[in-house]
Amino acid sequence: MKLSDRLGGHLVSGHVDDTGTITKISHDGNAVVMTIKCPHHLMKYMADKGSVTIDGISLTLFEVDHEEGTFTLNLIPETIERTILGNRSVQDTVNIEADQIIKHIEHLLQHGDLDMTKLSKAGGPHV
Ligand SMILES: Cc1nc2c(=O)[nH]c(=O)nc-2n(C[C@H](O)[C@H](O)[C@H](O)CO)c1C
Repeated sequence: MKLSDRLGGHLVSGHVDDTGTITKISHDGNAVVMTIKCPHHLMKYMADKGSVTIDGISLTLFEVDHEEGTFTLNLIPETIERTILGNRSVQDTVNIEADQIIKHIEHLLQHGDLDMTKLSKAGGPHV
């Protein structure tokens, strides 16, 4: 793959941050809707329609419930057929890798020279 190629997902490092537990599996047409209980320390990285890696598979966070500490995934037939997620059951443990970009931004905010107040004044995101 070349850097100029179109990405069909997000950047995955393969480093597992922690594990979660599947709490619910239901069906919506030909999609499988899977809810995962996520460790508290990783929930801050979970954003609605953002990215997450489960068992090494690049996925979109369909819904995030910060009060419950869960997120929901919508699995398409290709993912169900071609990956291990198609064989998973309720109570199974899955590997979670949070989105690298959010973790890098957090690191820069804590240890780097990224100042959200300056960014906001320059017309960037409002804080
Ligand atoms: C970003 C993304 N999101 C989803 C998703 O929310 N649900 C899903 O089922 N599949 C997604 N995919 C595609 C999977 O990564 C892909 O189907 C598997 O890696 C198998 O090729 C991708 C790439």
